[in-house]
Amino acid sequence: MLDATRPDNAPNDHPKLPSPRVGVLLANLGTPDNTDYWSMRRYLNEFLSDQRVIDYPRWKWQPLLQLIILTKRPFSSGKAYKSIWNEEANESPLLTITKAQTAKIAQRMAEQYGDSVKVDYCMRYGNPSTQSKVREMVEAGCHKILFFPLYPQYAGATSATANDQFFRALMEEKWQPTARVVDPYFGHPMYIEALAQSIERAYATADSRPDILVCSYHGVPKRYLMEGDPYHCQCQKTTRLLRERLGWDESQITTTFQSRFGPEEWLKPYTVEEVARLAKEDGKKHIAVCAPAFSADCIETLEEINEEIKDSFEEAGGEHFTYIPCLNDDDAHVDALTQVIGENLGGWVS
Ligand SMILES: C=CC1=C(C)c2cc3[nH]c(cc4nc(cc5[nH]c(cc1n2)c(C)c5CCC(=O)O)C(CCC(=O)O)=C4C)c(C)c3C=C
Ligand SMILES: [Fe+2]
Ligand SMILES: [Fe+2]
Repeated sequence: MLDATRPDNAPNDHPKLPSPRVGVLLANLGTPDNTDYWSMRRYLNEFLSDQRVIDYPRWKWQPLLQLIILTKRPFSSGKAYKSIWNEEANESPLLTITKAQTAKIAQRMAEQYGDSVKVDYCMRYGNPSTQSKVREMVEAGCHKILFFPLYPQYAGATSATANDQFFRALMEEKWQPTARVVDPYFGHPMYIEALAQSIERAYATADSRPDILVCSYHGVPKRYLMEGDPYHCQCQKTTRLLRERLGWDESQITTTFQSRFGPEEWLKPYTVEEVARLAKEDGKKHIAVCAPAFSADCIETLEEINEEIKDSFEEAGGEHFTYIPCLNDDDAHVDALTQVIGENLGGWVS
């Protein structure tokens, strides 16, 4: 609170107030603090206890989660995280990339608006928590906060639960800031353009042209779609917009869903099965895979796609697997996110 002052005519014991600013709070899913059993267990417990993610009644789900899943999964997930861990910074790639995205967006915003806008990031699960970052923003004088869940497509299990956590944090504030949340941005031309450019770049440098591009989205239980979650439709639409921008026909690109968890049916086709089918039945020798639902590379892309799904393709006779990284802190992605922020700040900044 370096620039804090007392309001005019205020008595000496009146609290000092920082000059008013606008906060832009980017939010991603979250990640464990480390790969050991207890770090993994804490993270998975918070994540998998969220009823927006797994909506079974608590009395049924919690015993299963606490007594069975959380005794085993922290070991297997910890091992998977260890294989992709950023050892130098001692943090997960998702955290490293989120920091880089935030720094670049903050720089763009500073160039445009000086220090009247404060940009920061938070996580839905783990650290830094949404509540701690809302607190910091309020202390820094942010009377208005734009909350931006970094998921291009809306899902109850991602965007909605991030928003829930943001609103919960606002409940704690004496002087509650005015709040806005950013809409899903899967249809934004600059996001589609950034995706298209990343694919064109990968195709231009590949040894041979891939036979097909697999757009692999994180899955959700099929029941969520039947109960009204628009995620499936927004994923299908993302692939269509990307195909139209690339000028391709439908045989060159396909939509799949990954990361199935538990016994229920999830959105289909499952990536791990579809890449094997493409190799075996359709004779595709070279496939490219991208992950448009992820704004940053993470365990689900670096480990699941680039190891497990790649193995499934190769075991089925596929020869060449090209993984196209997420948009991460690519300039075109940062341009798109900055544009989306600018469009949502209307009337708040000049
Ligand atoms: C169990 C149900 C899950 C649902 C539903 C789900 C939806 C969902 N998740 C993402 C994005 C990410 N998920 C990530 C990891 C992850 N996801 C689940 C489970 C569900 N996700 C688990 C158990 C895990 C942890 C990893 C593991 O133990 O296997 C991540 C990566 C986080 C990281 O630190 O790298 C992201 C990102 C979306 C977009 C989504 C639905 C639309
Ligand atoms: Fe997930
Ligand atoms: Fe749909």
